[in-house]
Amino acid sequence: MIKFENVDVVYPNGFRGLNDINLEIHQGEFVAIIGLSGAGKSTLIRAVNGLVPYTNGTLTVGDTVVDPRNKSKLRKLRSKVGMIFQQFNNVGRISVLNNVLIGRSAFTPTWRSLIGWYGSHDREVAFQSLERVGIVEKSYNRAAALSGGQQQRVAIARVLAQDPEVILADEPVASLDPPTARKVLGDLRTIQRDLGITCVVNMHHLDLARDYADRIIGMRNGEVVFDGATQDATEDVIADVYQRPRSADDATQVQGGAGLREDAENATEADLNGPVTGSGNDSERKDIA
Ligand SMILES: Nc1ncnc2c1ncn2[C@@H]1O[C@H](COP(=O)(O)OP(=O)(O)OP(=O)(O)O)[C@@H](O)[C@H]1O
Repeated sequence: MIKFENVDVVYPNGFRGLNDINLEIHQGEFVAIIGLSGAGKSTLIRAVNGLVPYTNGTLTVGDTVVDPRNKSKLRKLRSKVGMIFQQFNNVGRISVLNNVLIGRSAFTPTWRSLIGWYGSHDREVAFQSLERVGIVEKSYNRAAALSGGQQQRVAIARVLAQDPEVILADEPVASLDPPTARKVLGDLRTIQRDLGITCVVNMHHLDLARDYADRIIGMRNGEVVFDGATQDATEDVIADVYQRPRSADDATQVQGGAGLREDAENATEADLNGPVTGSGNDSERKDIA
């Protein structure tokens, strides 16, 4: 589905962000990318939708070769490859519904999307997307008035409204408190399972990667140094990826009540414990014990 063949990224200043990446990510997988800051996680994810142009090798998504120089091909690719960012990228002053409708732009003539004129089918898709992430009742609220977790769900709904084959998420929960982070990852996991959408997610926190991903790709200095099933990402493997033993900072910690947002307060026990994964091992969830 997503195939990297000998892919390099050399930035304009000569820095090698990716070095000879060879990877195949299959349709419907939930893959976590882990590694120290600067390891190349964002570069890898952004290369997939052409946000960062690769400079050597071949990168394909389905039948499409990613070609960052071909703008119309890139636009077409991005309509199938949704992207979620750490800072949500919502338009704060407009409604939640209108933010999600932006995801329908690829299906709407430009002049109509510019004036926000979407048809009833588009609105229906937008409502369904909001329902899937549990915030349909917020449809007419201003996006800026929502909590961080809710704003990230708006971003997920917008991507869903695109009817994507792939969701790329660049540190999607890094700005959220741990219980909310788990709720948002739980939503992504459910979407991946129910709709068969491939999810590739950068994560700083190992425990989240272990609890939510099918597969972990470990990066160091622009290279893939581990690629395997989540249950095979042992402590030794992790120590090798990070070049040091695992520390408390690598796990998410549940903070005191004062820091919790509305989402976290409403989280059910199941949300806080995350989904049961193939690697499901309660001892791995010590961060929330
Ligand atoms: N535009 C750029 N020009 C030059 N170097 C860059 C550019 N963008 C990123 N880099 C470098 O490429 C390396 C990989 O960066 P990248 O953002 O992919 O790492 P990361 O693993 O996602 O880190 P973090 O977890 O801190 O976001 C870093 O050393 C970074 O400084």
